[in-house]
Amino acid sequence: MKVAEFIDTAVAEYTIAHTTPPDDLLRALTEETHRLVGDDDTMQISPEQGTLLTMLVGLVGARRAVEVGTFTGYSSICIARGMPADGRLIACDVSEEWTSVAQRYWDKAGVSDRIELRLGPAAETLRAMPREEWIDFAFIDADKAGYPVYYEELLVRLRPGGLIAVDNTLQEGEIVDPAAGGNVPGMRAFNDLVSADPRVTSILLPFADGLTLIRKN
Ligand SMILES: C[S@@+](CC[C@H](N)C(=O)[O-])C[C@H]1O[C@@H](n2cnc3c(N)ncnc32)[C@H](O)[C@@H]1O
Repeated sequence: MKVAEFIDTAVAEYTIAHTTPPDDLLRALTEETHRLVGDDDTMQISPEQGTLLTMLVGLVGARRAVEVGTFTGYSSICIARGMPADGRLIACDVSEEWTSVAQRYWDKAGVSDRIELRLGPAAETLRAMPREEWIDFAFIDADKAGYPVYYEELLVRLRPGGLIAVDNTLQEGEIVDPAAGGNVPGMRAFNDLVSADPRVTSILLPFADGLTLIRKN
């Protein structure tokens, strides 16, 4: 069980034990991902995040969604499952190897017809999309340096009332450590940008590794 270390472990485990768990298919994907990448499997979202994504997509009534950072497919399956049969998810990633696993699991989950994979740097993929307000739901979970660009390119295409969910916004709690390096200063600037943006209403949830929900006004 993966729990964020900055949240009291017993409390985190309790919340997970009282959240709808993943099904056998998602469990099998987690196991295969671990066999493939070892400890890098922490790139995969946690099961409780998956449950939340499916719920959010349904609550927004999303039929058009975009994901930035697909990896082996866990979050894309959770997003696709929240949409109706005619829903469409565009999944962006740079890795042919990892997304080939995703594609196999999309087939097993019966959601292949709802998901279109676009391989290539996500900034270019997003910029090539129609610059109209057509997206209902988006999930950002890729290279952290790209977050400000992904946010801006998605927000201009998001319909009012649409939702962007952004992962890893607490950086394992290091976000409040002024001495922290790596991705932390950039993530802090991103969080400042979002929370001061008058175009949106946002909330940074102390959940998993920090999940920010951003609704377009
Ligand atoms: C944290 S993982 C995504 C995990 C995924 N959401 C899941 O639930 O398993 C980040 C992914 O972003 C991809 N990535 C990194 N840089 C990228 C870029 N510039 N454009 C698109 N994808 C990128 C990586 O190949 C990797 O698969």
